[in-house]
Amino acid sequence: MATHEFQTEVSHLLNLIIHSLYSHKEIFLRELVSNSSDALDKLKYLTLTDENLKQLEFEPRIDVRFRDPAEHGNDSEPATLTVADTGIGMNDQDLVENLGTIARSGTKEFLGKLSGDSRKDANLIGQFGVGFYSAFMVADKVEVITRKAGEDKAWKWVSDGQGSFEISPAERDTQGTTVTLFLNDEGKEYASRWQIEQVIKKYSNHIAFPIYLSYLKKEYDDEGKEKSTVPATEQVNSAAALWKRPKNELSDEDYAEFYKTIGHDSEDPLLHLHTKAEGTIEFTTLFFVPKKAPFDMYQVDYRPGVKLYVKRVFITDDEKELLPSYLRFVRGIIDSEDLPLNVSREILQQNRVMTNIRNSSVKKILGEFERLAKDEQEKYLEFIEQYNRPLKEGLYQDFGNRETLMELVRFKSTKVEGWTSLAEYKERMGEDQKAIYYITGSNEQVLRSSPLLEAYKKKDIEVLIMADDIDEIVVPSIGRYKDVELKPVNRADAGDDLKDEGDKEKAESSKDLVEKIKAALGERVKDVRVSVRLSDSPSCIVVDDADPTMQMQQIMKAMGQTDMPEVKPILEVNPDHPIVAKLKDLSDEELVADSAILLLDQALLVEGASVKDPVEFVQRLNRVMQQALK
Ligand SMILES: Nc1ncnc2c1ncn2[C@@H]1O[C@H](COP(=O)(O)OP(=O)(O)OP(=O)(O)O)[C@@H](O)[C@H]1O
Repeated sequence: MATHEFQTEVSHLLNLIIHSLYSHKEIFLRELVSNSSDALDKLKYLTLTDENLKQLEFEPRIDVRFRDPAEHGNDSEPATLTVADTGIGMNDQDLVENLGTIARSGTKEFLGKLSGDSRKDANLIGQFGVGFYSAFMVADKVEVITRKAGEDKAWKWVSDGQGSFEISPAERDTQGTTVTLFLNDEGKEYASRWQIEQVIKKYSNHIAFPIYLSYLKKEYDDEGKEKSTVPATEQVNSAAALWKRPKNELSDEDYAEFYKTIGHDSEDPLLHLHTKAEGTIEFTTLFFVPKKAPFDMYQVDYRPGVKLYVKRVFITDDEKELLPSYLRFVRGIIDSEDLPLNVSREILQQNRVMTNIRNSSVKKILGEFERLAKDEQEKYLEFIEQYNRPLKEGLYQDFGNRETLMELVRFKSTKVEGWTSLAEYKERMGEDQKAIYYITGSNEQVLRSSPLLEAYKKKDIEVLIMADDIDEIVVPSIGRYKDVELKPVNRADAGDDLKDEGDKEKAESSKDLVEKIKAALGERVKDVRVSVRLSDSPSCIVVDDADPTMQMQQIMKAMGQTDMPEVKPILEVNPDHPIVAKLKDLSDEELVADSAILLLDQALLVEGASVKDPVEFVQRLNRVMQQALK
């Protein structure tokens, strides 16, 4: 017998499960049954594809048994509940890896996010998926006896969930796994036929393999008195792959419960989409969108959410290419009638059938989002709050569906509360307006008060506020929406659209002033210009049309690109502003220089950039203040 310690994360998780999920404790049975179903799926696949296992006698089934001490008139023994399957099984090494650690990436970060507030944590942890370890909510001790398909030895794993587990050799006639829970006070109610039946019907009715429940059937005599008990076994689920059943036979609850077993989520999904394609290529898809974005959505090694089946045989749930990566939040099933069973990853990626399924699935999913946006606006906003960003990734990745995606993404705006679409913006555009204007940056509030927006506000032109870091990359790549150009307001040439007659004169009469400021700033700027976009602020900075914006530079730096040449800004000044106007006739060269540099520094600061040398900045500010306070 060997004793092993649980990985620290497991101990942490066990603690949390026990303390925050107790109000949903019945889910332990769903988790165990779904593990058995996965194990049967895996073995079924191998018996069709692996030469060594083709001969195996395999009757896929899940058996649930219980022992209620009261029924046996012996209260001293604990109540137990057993879930056994004829699936793939585990050897000793598998046991250590699967039931002693959490292999999922991002587990540490995930655990770090937990707040200690058990209600909030229950939600989070539901999303993470509690799996096997949930058994410890209802059991003081869990025993697993298992034998791996194709191997002779069987193994026993035992733990009380308190930090360690033991593994020793055991006996088991056939391959598969038997999990026995020694129920605690919280769990003893589950040693009951009715309880088990109810929980299985609720959560696992659709499991594609038969689930049998064994119990002691009471027999009665002619007078209705209990005569004796006989052991009985009954199938308790319908055992039909849910996605193969006609839509009109399924209720929202059926879909929701199914989603919870495959989606690693404790909440109902935001929407489901069940379709069947018949024709040259036949396949069924059942997709779900979780209410909350999956916690690992922004991790490189996120867990894909779509399972591939071929003729109801499970093939893989680890294939990231089933849907494009921007739809990685979608959960569900693809079941194809036309793919070969022994389809490998390489084949999948180049397979014409798979490409066809993928393309048509994406169209269906996006079509459903369009429908939601039109018919169920409130729900669509809920969706946008979670998934606007991945949709924007789609704009960049999925050229073929760009038009649709452009209708789906939403932006904040200077004109409306909440979110707006590009179509709505276009609708609101004035007749003379030449482009769809937008401002990018990292903070919505900072952007809303940017001096760059002053002239647009004055002229009543709407500007889209884009504070997602991805906007900086995605939006310029789109270029236009229908026939209208998308223009960033922080580009030098965006100001041209705002020019009117008076501006030419203004530029002419401010020539000397501009030269004066330019001389004072020297190498700090690329150019100094008279601004047409300012009304209340004295200055702002813009970038040359060919240069990366300041946000872009920050993104590139964050991505490790440190050898970028320095990009100098263009300073725009507002000659109507009293400070700038005063500079015109000022002859104190030092004060002109200080003021010019302060105009640049403040423009950088409001853009969210930092001044290069804070000490110098403060000294300069103090010199100017001294002059003002004289
Ligand atoms: N009945 C079983 N037969 C074979 N392997 C099993 C069985 N139960 C659990 N396992 C193995 O143990 C692993 C861990 O199970 P656990 O339920 O904790 O996580 P999971 O099923 O991978 O994911 P989740 O926690 O999201 O359900 C499984 O991935 C599987 O490899």
